Amino acid sequence: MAVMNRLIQRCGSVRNLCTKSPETDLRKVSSALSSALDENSKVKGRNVHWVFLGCPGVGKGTYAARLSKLLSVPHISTGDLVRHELDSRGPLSSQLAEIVNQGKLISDEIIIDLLSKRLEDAQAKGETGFILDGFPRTLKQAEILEGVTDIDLVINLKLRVEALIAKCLGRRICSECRGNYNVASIDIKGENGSPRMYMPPLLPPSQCESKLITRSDDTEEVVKERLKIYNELSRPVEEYYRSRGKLLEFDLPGGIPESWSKLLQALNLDDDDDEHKKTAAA
Ligand SMILES: Nc1ncnc2c1ncn2[C@@H]1O[C@H](COP(=O)(O)OP(=O)(O)O)[C@@H](O)[C@H]1O
Repeated sequence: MAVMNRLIQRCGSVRNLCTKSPETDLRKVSSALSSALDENSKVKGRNVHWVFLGCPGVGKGTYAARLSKLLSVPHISTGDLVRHELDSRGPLSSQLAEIVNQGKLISDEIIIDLLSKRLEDAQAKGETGFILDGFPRTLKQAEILEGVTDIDLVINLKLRVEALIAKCLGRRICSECRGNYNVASIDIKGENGSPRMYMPPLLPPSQCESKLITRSDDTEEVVKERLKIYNELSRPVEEYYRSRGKLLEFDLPGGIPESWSKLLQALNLDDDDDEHKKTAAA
């Protein structure tokens, strides 16, 4: 209960920063987040509590999913939670669709509500630990998360902006299996000391080729808006964790095989997953 009370006090201070949201009272969703995390945090020798930060299209989901498999902890992507809500055609979906398609952020209250429900599911499945992908994305979210659990490590993935835009525009999803692919072949020559950046396409298997769709927020105009919003609202989250000594900055050196092995080195991890070894050798 101590965590809960601490959280409610914190909400008092955090609430001063926030306008009361018509959708849901921040206090309510924050206490839901607290109880959803409570059990998770108590487990002795618990699994990792990691966060992935990074601009749109940098590859948070790709590397978070691989680490989730390697470490056997749930990969929780708030972007996926939002898209699941959109697909459910629920009461929120039209309001959320409008926000997402403009490249703007969903309100903290709604995101925390979606996240709490997903964490409760994880608890019910006996999962412990988590790798958060795309949360926190504002200072308020970071403060609330800090108030309800310990974050062990924040991995901040970085990539040159021209590569980010090309990756978002090249991103494709199989409408059947939901697999993520990328048709862009990115080859940016080195300049001012930065090395050449080559990222080959990540092409789908033949059975997916005719089913590829593009995310509605992956148009050039919306991608640029998402990058602008990231710089305004999420850069401070990087500093929040940097000042707490929890931020691991990771510049992606190239495509998945090269970046995956370098990321494992940076995390002092081994990957004995043959599937990954095959792609790493590719
Ligand atoms: N933590 C969050 N806070 C607010 N909105 C979010 C959050 N996470 C995801 N979203 C919404 O979902 C959209 C897609 O998120 P995501 O798939 O993580 O995209 P990106 O590639 O921009 O990181 C975001 O543009 C935003 O509208």
